[in-house]
Amino acid sequence: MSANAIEIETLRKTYAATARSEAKEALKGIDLEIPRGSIFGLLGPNGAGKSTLINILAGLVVKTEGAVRIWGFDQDRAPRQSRAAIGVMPQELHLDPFFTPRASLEVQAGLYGVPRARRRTDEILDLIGLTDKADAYARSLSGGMRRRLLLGKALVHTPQVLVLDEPTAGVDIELRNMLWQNVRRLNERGMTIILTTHYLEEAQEMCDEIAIINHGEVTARDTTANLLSRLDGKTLVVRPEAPAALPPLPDGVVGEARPDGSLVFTYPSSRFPAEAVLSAVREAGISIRDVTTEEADLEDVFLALTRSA
Ligand SMILES: Nc1ncnc2c1ncn2[C@@H]1O[C@H](COP(=O)(O)OP(=O)(O)OP(=O)(O)O)[C@@H](O)[C@H]1O
Repeated sequence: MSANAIEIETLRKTYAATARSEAKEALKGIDLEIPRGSIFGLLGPNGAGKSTLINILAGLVVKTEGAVRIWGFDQDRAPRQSRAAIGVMPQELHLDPFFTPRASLEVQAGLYGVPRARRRTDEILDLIGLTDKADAYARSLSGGMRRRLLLGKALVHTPQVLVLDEPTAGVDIELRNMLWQNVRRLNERGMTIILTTHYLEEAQEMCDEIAIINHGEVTARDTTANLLSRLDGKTLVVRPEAPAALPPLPDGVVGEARPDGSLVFTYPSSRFPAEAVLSAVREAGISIRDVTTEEADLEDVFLALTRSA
């Protein structure tokens, strides 16, 4: 049996042209293996193809070409088993307003053919913290509760793989922490987790491995630690008291004098402490009025990784 939860081979998706839009190649031949037991991050800018990929995994979008195996089951040859192996928490908060959380979970379990005796409705309500609200109409639930209910719905058939599409977009810290706690707990029990996120910090905190998708292609795929070490650059912006030229710099530090008079230094933080850069500035007789740092954000990650890929 394969050690991978998901195996994707030369996966392509072209959305057909419509009267209003041209055909769009959203996935351009993706190869990706996601190991069993991991928390795996799919990162990418808007329109990169993440939702298309997830929707194909979930069986909601039909692929144009390629192969997808979920928990060893080929989507084309074993559609029922591959669908049963995956649960998806969608981005949109679509819920029937007249269903209670209990009813939503029961109906979902019914859709997946889970026999009554094997349903875990109470256990799931407890896990998502909705036991108190089990019998309230969905329309009376807060945004955070709805999101938790969507997580619960993804779990009714006890899938081996759980996919979370932008689970924390627009949620408050408390809910975010609760979601992550749940996700960690599920992962500790053996569930493989795949999540998409725009937040690099979140991916860094949660994911063992990450794939970066850009323009329908995987531009990088590595452990989180390895990816971050590729992004070792720090930027320090120094504003001198009086106009100053760039000082001599240690090898590995790149300086730039900006038109606004600030001096900008980029350096690998694993090799230099900020102090080494500041000393070089001071030794050149430049007095410093103000120092700020510019952190790399996801945009920089994409740029750096697409350049190095
Ligand atoms: N149903 C569709 N019909 C036509 N084009 C589509 C359809 N769905 C997505 N696309 C296009 O395919 C490309 C990939 O979209 P996708 O939604 O997969 O990206 P994404 O990475 O999930 O972005 P986001 O984070 O904004 O959801 C985009 O150019 C998008 O406009």
